[in-house]
Amino acid sequence: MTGGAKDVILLNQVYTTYEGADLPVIQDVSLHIKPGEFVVIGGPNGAGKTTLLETIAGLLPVVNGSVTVCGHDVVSDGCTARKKIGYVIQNFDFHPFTPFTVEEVVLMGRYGKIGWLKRHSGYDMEKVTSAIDNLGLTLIRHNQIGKLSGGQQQKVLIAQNLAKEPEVLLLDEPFSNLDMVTREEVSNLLCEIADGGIPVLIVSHAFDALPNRTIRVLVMQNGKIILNQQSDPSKVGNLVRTASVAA
Ligand SMILES: Nc1ncnc2c1ncn2[C@@H]1O[C@H](COP(=O)(O)OP(=O)(O)OP(=O)(O)O)[C@@H](O)[C@H]1O
Repeated sequence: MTGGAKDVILLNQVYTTYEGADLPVIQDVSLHIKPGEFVVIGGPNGAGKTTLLETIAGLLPVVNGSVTVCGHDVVSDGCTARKKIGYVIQNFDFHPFTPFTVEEVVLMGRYGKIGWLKRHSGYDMEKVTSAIDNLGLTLIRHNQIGKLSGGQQQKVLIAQNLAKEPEVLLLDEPFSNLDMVTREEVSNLLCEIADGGIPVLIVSHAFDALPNRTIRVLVMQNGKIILNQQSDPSKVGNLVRTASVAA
């Protein structure tokens, strides 16, 4: 979207693997993502979509190639890179007696900025409150996380990553547990974030929940990107289906 802007996410012929796996799951993936891009990663189950997000988040061994986020290599400079990345995971399961409130879990998003032993500031709490309000969690702010529904917990994790003030936002199936109204609200929120210049990458099968703006579509198959193009949101589902069937 921004002509000569620098790539915020840069993957160069990347292969990544899981501990103990025989072959790399991600194979020969190159990718350039600029500020403000809204990226949807689609493709069949097992294609490597989550693995690609984990690769960008610096959570997997890079066997070959390089992954850079905001100019920081996620392997050699992983600590710095990860502070700039918000990552909302797909599978989470809070035990009913997890001893943290919504507010405390969202505040954890600030830990990288305030450091573990320092006290949080008024600014940190402003960011926490704003994220809580934006996700419609105000009334359950002091509730225990483990006693919330799956959809409410998902919103708390999104709020935690917004409070982090990331420079890159990755979300794995962000709409999967959400009702129709909340889907639209979260979709609009993600659109605003991307419009503000932060690239947003989502893995999703819910193509009807996409915001009304230009989308970059990545389709994955067997650990490779088999389609990478810009699209109108209404055409994303068809593009993913067609590319997956043709592969
Ligand atoms: N922890 C792991 N250890 C070893 N292999 C794994 C691990 N997690 C995933 N895989 C393998 O990596 C491949 C890609 O998995 P991944 O979860 O990235 O797929 P996906 O496209 O996100 O699928 P889905 O749409 O079902 O969520 C699969 O073959 C899977 O079996």
